[in-house]
Amino acid sequence: MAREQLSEPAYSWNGFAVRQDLAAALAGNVAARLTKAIDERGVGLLAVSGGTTPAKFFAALSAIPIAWNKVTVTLVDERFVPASSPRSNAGLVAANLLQNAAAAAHFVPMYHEAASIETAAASDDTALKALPWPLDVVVLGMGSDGHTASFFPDADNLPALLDPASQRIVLPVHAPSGGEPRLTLSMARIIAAGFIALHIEGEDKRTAFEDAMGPGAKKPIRKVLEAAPRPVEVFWAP
Ligand SMILES: O=C(O)[C@H](O)[C@@H](O)[C@H](O)[C@H](O)COP(=O)(O)O
Repeated sequence: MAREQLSEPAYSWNGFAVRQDLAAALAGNVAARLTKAIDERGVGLLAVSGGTTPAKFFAALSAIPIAWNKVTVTLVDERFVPASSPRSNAGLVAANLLQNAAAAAHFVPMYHEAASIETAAASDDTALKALPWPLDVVVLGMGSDGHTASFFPDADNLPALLDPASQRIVLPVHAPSGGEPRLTLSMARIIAAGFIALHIEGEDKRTAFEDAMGPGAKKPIRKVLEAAPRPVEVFWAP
């Protein structure tokens, strides 16, 4: 039966007793995938999420000595704030990932001053076309409401964000639950990644993930896992 008919979310669960062990393992996986990409196509393209979860993972990855000068790092999504804001994912990445060996990576941000979030998304869409797609690695987070990237359940354009056939790279998001307006990669770009990791921590996130995999209304994280052409690697620690 064709996968879309199955619409079963395919994932592998990687559970760890402590968060530092998760950080080291996820960093090792990502570094290996980027090195494989560099060996195969001369470059590596990585997109990472922001929020409060990734800092330990970023620190572990930053210290791994791969050919970072051949790696481009961008964001899965961004709040519509300057890098100087404490809410900025670009600021989080600069302070935690683009350090040590990884300081040699090329970073492509999403936020820039613009008349509107729509204008910013359109110019990002044009600018990011120049990146060496597809993503080799994408690291997603998840909120307890089942959002991932900026695919918030109350986003006003959620169908467009989750359109697997979208030609857009970056889309604007207005979602009351998301706080500031957001810029996000489209699901189409995310699921085309060679390696898709979902990094979640805490019992509440595990419960939220298990609920999202169960019956009932499909939350964004489930729609991403169902649309992905390969199993998503879930990394979890209490
Ligand atoms: O900009 C963001 O907030 C992220 O990209 C978002 O998708 C994040 O991964 C989840 O909201 C989980 O956030 P926490 O790690 O803070 O729980």
